[in-house]
Amino acid sequence: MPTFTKQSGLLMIFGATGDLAQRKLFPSLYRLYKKGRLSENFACIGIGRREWDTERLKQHIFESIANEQGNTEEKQEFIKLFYYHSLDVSQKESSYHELRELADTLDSQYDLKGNRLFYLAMAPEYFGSIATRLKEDGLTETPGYKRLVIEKPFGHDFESARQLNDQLRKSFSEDEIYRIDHYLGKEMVQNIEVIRFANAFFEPLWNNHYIANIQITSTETLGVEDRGRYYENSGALRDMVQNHIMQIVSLLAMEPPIKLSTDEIRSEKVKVLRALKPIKDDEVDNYFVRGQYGAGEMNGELVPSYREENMVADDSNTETFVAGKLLFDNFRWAGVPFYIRTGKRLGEKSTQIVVQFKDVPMNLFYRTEEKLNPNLLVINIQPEEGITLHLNAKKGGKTPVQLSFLTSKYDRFNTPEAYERLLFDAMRGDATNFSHWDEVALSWKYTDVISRAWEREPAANFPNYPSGSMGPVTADELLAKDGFHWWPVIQEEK
Ligand SMILES: NC(=O)C1=CN([C@@H]2O[C@H](COP(=O)(O)OP(=O)(O)OC[C@H]3O[C@@H](n4cnc5c(N)ncnc54)[C@H](OP(=O)(O)O)[C@@H]3O)[C@@H](O)[C@H]2O)C=CC1
Ligand SMILES: O=C1O[C@H](COP(=O)(O)O)[C@@H](O)[C@H](O)[C@H]1O
Repeated sequence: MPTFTKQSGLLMIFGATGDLAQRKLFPSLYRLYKKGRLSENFACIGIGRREWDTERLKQHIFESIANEQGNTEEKQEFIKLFYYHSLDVSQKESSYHELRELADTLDSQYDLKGNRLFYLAMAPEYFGSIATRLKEDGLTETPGYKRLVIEKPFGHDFESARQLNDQLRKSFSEDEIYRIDHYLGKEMVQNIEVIRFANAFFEPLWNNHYIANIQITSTETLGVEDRGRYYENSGALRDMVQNHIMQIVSLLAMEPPIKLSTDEIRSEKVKVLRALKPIKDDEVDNYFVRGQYGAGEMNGELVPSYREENMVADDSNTETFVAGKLLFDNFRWAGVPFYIRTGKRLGEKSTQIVVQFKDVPMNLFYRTEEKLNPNLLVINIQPEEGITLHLNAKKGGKTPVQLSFLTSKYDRFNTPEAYERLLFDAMRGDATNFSHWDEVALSWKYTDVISRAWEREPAANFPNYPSGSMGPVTADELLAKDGFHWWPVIQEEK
């Protein structure tokens, strides 16, 4: 049973010299340390290709936590927990046995009881081979727990994901594999279940009798930055929809679990993903639209088009924007569209869910010429966190009114970051907020149909939205043909 007590064990971060470790993992570990969540029986080995030593890694970690709260003494104490091991995982003869020796030494030194968490913050092509070598070279032969945390992307499509999974499963059981989806560590994503299942006035309405549509929008202002090589091979569908957005969809659409255990929650998510109405090869254009950013103006500065970015082809067919309509073939959701959209270089950085309720019969008010505003439940995931209810009420003759609960900047400062939560969960053995293989598989199967159609037929009109806009007009048309429109991501207080 997972606990909130101080965690012990050996964390091994493969890719400790990389960007993710520097920006997310070390600061998150430091926060856990500051909160007293790491016991004195905890140590970490950072693994990278470059020939650093432990002192060099400590200096690197010290720099990566420079902006975190705390005094120098505390930070110096924290970095004492780290050790470095240089290892080129692409080389067959690499020194895994030396890594094992270091692990065994630290195990005795810190009394770690053989508990090991392997975190692969590496390029995905190495995930499978590292897992294999960990077993072959005896690092997983340990009296304590052994767990594997895997970064994204988990495969490129269903087939490659299946092959990767098969390879991992030779060294780790499904229960020992923690597939990271950092959206599942976000405060308000974790709150979806609470909002749905702990409020008497939402759950009875949470179905096709009362809900007209649900919109999930995740927009970014940044472009592809220095990730052109990765993104060219991915695109917004694989980068954001297959994982983060499908996870949000499943949390919104799943049935209440019979209890709040990892297995029961995951099982409901899997069940609802199985109920997704499959899209036929020749229907993709009816349900999904794609876009690619052109040059434009962001915050008063001119920014280049996607095709002008580093490591991006001049005639790239990669989508930087996706909008889609998902339907479920089940009793609860038949006929209710779940609209999703995500993209880079859009006008706002925001992730938001809007649940639009059906209208009440207008004749009740004998004012059929007037339009009532639909009731909306807005779940703000970022940058603000909280919920807003849009209601029709008399407020000095003005309607709608909004009831909001949004966390202030001060509250957010104390809210753990996604990676902090997920690291802690992995250490204490709680896999609820990690993706089960069945979820990953169903999600790939759904998006594979779309990516295959888009690869078969390159987009003739790319780039089709200027940077700083809210995407191509086809995204608006997708909803307009159903009589809906996107609700703006910034909700002005009326
Ligand atoms: N950066 C981010 O914000 C995010 C990253 N991710 C995922 O995290 C993973 C890591 O990404 P990121 O940190 O950005 O990548 P980086 O390219 O910044 O870092 C890669 C790391 O892998 C190490 N490495 C590369 N090749 C080898 C090798 N042959 N042997 C041993 N070590 C090697 C590098 O070591 P060295 O530098 O010493 O060569 C470095 O520590 C990826 O799967 C990515 O998709 C997911 C979400 C966000
Ligand atoms: O996984 C990814 O997510 C980020 C967006 O994450 P957020 O927490 O800032 O919303 C995205 O920029 C990146 O392309 C993708 O790989």
